[in-house]
Amino acid sequence: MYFHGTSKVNNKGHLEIGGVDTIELANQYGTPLYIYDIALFRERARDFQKTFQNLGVQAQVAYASKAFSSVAMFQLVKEVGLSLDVVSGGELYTALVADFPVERIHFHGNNKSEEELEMAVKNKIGCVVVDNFLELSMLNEICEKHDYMMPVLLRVTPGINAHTHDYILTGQEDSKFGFDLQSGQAHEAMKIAFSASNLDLLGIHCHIGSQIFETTGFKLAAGKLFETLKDWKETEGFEARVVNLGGGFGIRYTKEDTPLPASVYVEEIIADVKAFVTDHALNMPEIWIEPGRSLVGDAGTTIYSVGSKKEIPNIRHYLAVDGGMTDNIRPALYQAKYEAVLANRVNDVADDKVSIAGKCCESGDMLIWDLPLPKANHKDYLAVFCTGAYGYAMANNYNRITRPAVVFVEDGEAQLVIRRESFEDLVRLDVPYQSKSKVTK
Ligand SMILES: Cc1ncc(COP(=O)(O)O)c(C=O)c1O
Ligand SMILES: N[C@@H](CCCC[NH3+])C(=O)O
Repeated sequence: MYFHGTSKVNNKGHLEIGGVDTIELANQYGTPLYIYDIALFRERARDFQKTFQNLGVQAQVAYASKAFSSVAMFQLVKEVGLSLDVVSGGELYTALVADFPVERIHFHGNNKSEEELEMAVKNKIGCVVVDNFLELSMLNEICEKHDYMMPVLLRVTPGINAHTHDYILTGQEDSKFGFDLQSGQAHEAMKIAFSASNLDLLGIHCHIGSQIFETTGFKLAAGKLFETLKDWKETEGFEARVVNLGGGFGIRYTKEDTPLPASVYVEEIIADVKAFVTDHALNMPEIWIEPGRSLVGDAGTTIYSVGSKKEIPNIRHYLAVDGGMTDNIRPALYQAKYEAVLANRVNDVADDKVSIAGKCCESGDMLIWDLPLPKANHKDYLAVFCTGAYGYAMANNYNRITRPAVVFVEDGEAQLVIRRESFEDLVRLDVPYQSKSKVTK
């Protein structure tokens, strides 16, 4: 059994996180319930920040808020001194509500709307990561209108195939994101941005994918970016002040996953960068990265109540929980794997093998296949580990199932940071139908 961060078994045999009994939390806040181990998040953030400091490299570590965002989360991100990567007006709005320092907000997205760009400009955010030609011209126009000079990075696709699931690959040539390096698109974009009246071109960005366990892909990508910058310096006289290498550092969901410590990812990439910069007499730019999963992924645990069972002799034992693809769509979307324990009987012997089903009307709504677990019954609690990234963030209301609550735990105390959605919340945006039918009953 592998415990992340402050998770452990207490003397009642219950799973405890951050010094708080998860069964007490389940009783107080209901299930499903997401619990975040804040000490672990702080440690993960510090690991990245410290590594850059130790290497003497000017850097910004931006939390990729798509992994999990809420007002409280953004307040925490601000407190620990990270920057923030947002990808929509909604994430930007949440950051503003959380009073996040605007100069540390970076705005991503492959199809930002005029309204979103206007919002970024009006709020004078730190950087827009420009993804395409339409955005280049729209953003410059909006900046002209507001008499504002916007710092920008250009997102490029370096043509790297990282070793991960196809759906979370983003740096390959055939991608919807960014300017293609190979065909000269990126060079063209650079010339436009460099000469634009109201864009301050800081440099270049790439993100090669997610849940990556080795440094080869990152190093190859960094190499391509710096080759490009060398070329841009020689041909256009442009020298980058910032290079953003994206996120994508892997985490341990199950024993099959073998992530590297944050320090190793960063040290190995920076060693290459420093060598390149020295060899080609470039100025060392500020390095930005934007991890999401590796900051919050293993800090999150979901607690479910066990419900019905279906035992098919010689075939499979199904155990259903009170959530599923509505609070964790990753198994259905990416065949993602998780580990889990019975939160109220952690020490019991795992003498059964069960497949954990969700409660949606959908055969694909399965959370875990063939999980060794003690014989479980209605009213036991299941804890699924490592649900902190892309869990709540991708939660949905399929079957009109309400989204769970979120609590932060630290030093023996729990804090509700997102309330459980109610049935009233579900119908709040609905507008009653005005019948046009002439037939009355
Ligand atoms: C541009 C960009 N940056 C950062 C991230 C964060 O990735 P991860 O959560 O894998 O660190 C993503 C998502 O994959 C992304 O698309
Ligand atoms: N949502 C994905 C990763 C998102 C990638 C964003 N570019 C996951 O759960 O793994």
